[in-house]
Amino acid sequence: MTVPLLSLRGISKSYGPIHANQGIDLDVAPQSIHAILGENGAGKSTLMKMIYGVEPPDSGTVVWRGEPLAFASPAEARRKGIGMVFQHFSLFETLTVLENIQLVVPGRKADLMQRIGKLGRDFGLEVDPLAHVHTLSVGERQRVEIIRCLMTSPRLLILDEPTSVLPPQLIETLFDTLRRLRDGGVSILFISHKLEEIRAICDRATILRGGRVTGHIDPRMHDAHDLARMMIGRDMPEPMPALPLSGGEKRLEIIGLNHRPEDPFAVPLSDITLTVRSGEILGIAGISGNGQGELASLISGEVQLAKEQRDRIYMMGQDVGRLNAAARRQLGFAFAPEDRLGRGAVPEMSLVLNSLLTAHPLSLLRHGLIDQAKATAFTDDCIRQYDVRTPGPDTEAGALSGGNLQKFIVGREIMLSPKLLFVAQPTWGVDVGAASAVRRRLVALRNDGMAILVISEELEELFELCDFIQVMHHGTLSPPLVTRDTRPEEVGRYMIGAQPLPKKVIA
Ligand SMILES: Nc1ncnc2c1ncn2[C@@H]1O[C@H](COP(=O)(O)OP(=O)(O)OP(=O)(O)O)[C@@H](O)[C@H]1O
Repeated sequence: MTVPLLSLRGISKSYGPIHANQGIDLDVAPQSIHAILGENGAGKSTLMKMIYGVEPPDSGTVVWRGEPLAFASPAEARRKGIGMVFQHFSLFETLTVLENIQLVVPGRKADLMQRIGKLGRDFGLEVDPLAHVHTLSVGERQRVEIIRCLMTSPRLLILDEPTSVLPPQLIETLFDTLRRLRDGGVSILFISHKLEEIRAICDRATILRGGRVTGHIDPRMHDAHDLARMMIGRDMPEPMPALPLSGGEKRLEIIGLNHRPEDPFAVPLSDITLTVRSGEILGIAGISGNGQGELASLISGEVQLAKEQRDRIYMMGQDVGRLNAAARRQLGFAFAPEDRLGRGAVPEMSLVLNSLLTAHPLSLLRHGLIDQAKATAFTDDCIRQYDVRTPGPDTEAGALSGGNLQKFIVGREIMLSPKLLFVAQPTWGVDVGAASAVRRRLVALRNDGMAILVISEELEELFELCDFIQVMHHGTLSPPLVTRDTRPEEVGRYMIGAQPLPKKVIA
């Protein structure tokens, strides 16, 4: 092999008793797109954070372009030519693209504008530098993040799950950009749980399991099943077959809902109509930022309808538009929000206390005090059933890897045995093995008569799970599409608004 751009030897990092990375050896070749694969908690983010200087390793050495390198800080990493685009965007919504870039890249306005334009043309990343970020789509925001990174002229670009926020059409565009970057001399470290994507774009892959490297491979030489087996150490289970629909009772009904949120940057909702029956899974597809968050808050009860808006949202046959979240839960509603660290869990609290947040009605309290034994038993059960990798129920939620916390929150809500379950992004950041286990569980619950509403940006997931799909675009919902009679491209067209939607007027 040619001299590697980056060479790691014996990198280790522990958090207390957890060995997040152990003796990692990794060579990144010049002009390569190199995947880092592994289950949730395998240590991928920890390794990337060390390369980018966010966290120091406990031991090990690194050689960067032939010279020893100390992992100092992200600013130092950027100076040396290492850039990173995090999974969650870090742009200020009220500033323009140019102003966001100026925060990281010094230079005169005119020069920066010119460079933004040139990078846009060279790499297919066109974006208006004077546009305010809140007016941009998710795909455009990601372009801004990548441009900002490229303005520091990196030789190595780290992308943490870059495709999780993009619709299928834009993933192809991103891949074209990455190939152009590689051909122009940049190497890319690419974290993803989507194995087909890794096969399509990466020329090398390193597999991590339990904090150790278990293999360096060429992903193009293996099929997705092979990759999954190497990652999780066993075969993937088959999807759970859905029993024929029985057309049960209505558990959630939304009728002609219009809503203009107070937040000026939020998306107004227009004429939203949907029904979820017992024994059915309805999926809401769409690129995030098209009103899904606003709809989720209205369904969960975090936002209540205005006084005059009655007869719009029904749960279990009751008008709940003006009931708060707790009152809706009492009717048999459970909700796993997308924002797992903000609203799904309190990071500084133990998993036991996080269980109590929503599971306290399952007699986990006695005379107003926590029944420690029962709360711990519930949490243990959730950890076991949902394969949450953690030292135990007293661990702080914030110390779990992203995917493991997600499994915990979804598991906790399912264990409430609700009549109506609403899950936003059920397997976001969850590895393929665990994601298939969560989906099997959801279909089994549907077969047992639960009504389930799922919001997901992953079309494949919706096609595996749902009986019906409705697509959200600019605050409106498409009519329900019967999943088995629908092709992904049709949904994709609704997602980007290419298919004319019926004309709808905001009241
Ligand atoms: N700040 C922290 N404190 C304690 N433990 C941590 C911390 N950060 C990570 N860990 C632990 O280190 C291990 C590796 O976590 P890491 O986030 O690197 O995994 P990952 O492969 O990126 O997972 P995912 O795919 O879920 O994002 C996990 O067991 C995690 O709980």
